[in-house]
Amino acid sequence: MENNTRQLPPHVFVLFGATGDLAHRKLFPALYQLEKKGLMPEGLSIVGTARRDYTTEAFRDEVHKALLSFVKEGVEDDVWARFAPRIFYVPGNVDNEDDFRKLHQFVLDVESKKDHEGNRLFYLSMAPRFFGETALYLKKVGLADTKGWRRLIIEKPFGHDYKSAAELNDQLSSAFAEEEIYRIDHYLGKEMVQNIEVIRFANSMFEPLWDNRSIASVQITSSETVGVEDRASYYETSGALRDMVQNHMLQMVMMTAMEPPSRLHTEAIRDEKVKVLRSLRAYKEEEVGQYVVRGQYTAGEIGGKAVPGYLEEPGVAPDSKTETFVAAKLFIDNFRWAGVPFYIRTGKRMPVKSTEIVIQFRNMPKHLYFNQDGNLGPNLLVIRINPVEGMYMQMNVKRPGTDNVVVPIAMEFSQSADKSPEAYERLLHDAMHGDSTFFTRWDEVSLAWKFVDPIAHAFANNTVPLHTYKAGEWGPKAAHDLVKEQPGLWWPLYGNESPMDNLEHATGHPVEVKR
Ligand SMILES: NC(=O)C1=CN([C@@H]2O[C@H](COP(=O)(O)OP(=O)(O)OC[C@H]3O[C@@H](n4cnc5c(N)ncnc54)[C@H](OP(=O)(O)O)[C@@H]3O)[C@@H](O)[C@H]2O)C=CC1
Ligand SMILES: O=C1O[C@H](COP(=O)(O)O)[C@@H](O)[C@H](O)[C@H]1O
Repeated sequence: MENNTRQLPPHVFVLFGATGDLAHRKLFPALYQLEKKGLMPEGLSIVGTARRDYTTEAFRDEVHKALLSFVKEGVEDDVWARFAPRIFYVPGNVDNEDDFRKLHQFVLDVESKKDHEGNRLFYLSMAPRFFGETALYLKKVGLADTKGWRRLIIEKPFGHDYKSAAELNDQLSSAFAEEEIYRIDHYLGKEMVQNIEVIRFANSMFEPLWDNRSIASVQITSSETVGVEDRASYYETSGALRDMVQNHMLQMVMMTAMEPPSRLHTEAIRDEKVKVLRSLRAYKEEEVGQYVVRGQYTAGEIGGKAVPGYLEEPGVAPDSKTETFVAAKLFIDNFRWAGVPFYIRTGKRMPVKSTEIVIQFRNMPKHLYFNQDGNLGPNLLVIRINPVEGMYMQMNVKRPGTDNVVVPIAMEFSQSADKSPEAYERLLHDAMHGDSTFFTRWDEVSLAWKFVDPIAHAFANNTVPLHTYKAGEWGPKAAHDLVKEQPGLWWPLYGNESPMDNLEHATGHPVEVKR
């Protein structure tokens, strides 16, 4: 893994889909931040391409406008003055071989002006149907024949199922070696997702407890308040299962459950993650209904504002069966995790935007102390990924006074998310340095699809009921039934709030805990 302050290596960064939404909202702002941090060397040039007929000058103006809209803290003139001359644009259609030849010549011209050490990084920020064909053209016209290194960054989604993912992978592999392919999962660029490993493997207090002897269950939730927005054409073919579960949710399961790697080396880490997927209990299509719940939002209210149901969203078929919510109970059948349920849950139009991992420890073998409910709340370790970056431990202490009542408290750590680099900045930085630790390897992607495919078939064949939930609720009732036996509830998520302000869930009653 690389040092974040080291200068980036010289190279030409070729961005396909340079006029698109992702490029404007995420990629150019991320590149700007790398410039601002002084990490870009003299020989680093950015060549954007798409069909729109811009000149380089007009494209630089577009990028400047995008930065003004999407760089939160504003654009500094001196940084822009350094950044702008690196940016070039050449129009082209990825269906057209001649346009690839023009692009090749353009890149050679850019390379002739400064020493880029013959390195090229290609980023495919386009509709996925173009990924395979673009990689093949890169090889065919010689763009991928470099004097230095070459790398290919691929956006999501990587296939629609195992079969299409394998076909795509075959196409990519005929032009690039596996170690040259960087498959993006932006959750792996999130500060606290990367921190899971550090929390686990740099603290001697957690690792001895990190197994089925001490942990009763794990809950991983990624909830969003937004609906489908203007992405219905994509989302209607994807749904929450392919959009969130196959990639981000399973990545968080892997990070939470993996064994310690033998060393902090990319392949050693990825090997351990893959082993988790190999141990993940696969469900046959006919079993899916016992372990997986799907839902679709209906009209409701979020933050006091009325919002339409999924079926009323623009571009959604009036009889659409696309799921906007998935909850599932997973088992990792290895020595460490046998018998521990891993619950995952993700949905749109839920009450708060939040991603959290809740590790629930086993109860004491015998209760000597009780809360006012006559119970004792469990210990929790909660890793907060978004919007707050941090973690807290929920423990029991004596309520001050003479009544010997025990109350839950939260020992809390949080850091300002504003200071953390955005996921795309970190991932671009890593790819430029050739560090693929936080990108997904083909065996991870393929196993994730093999796990998801029977669930997708069960959804497509309506073997699993499609429940509804009102926008602003925590998914359908069936999702609550999934956890009914153990632990009995989905632990609340706090969004931007502090758990210290709201601990009543631990006892079922409000408790008086003040900071
Ligand atoms: N937007 C987002 O927030 C996210 C996007 N992604 C992924 O990123 C990728 C890009 O998404 P997004 O930016 O939203 O998509 P857009 O539709 O906004 O952009 C697509 C880009 O591809 C270009 N393009 C389209 N057809 C061709 C063609 N035949 N030849 C050359 N260029 C072409 C378009 O430019 P032009 O019309 O000028 O040709 C445009 O620059 C997708 O894989 C998506 O799944 C992933 C996560 C989030
Ligand atoms: O990949 C995706 O992720 C976002 C949620 O990402 P986050 O970083 O905001 O948690 C989701 O909205 C989108 O549908 C999906 O494609």
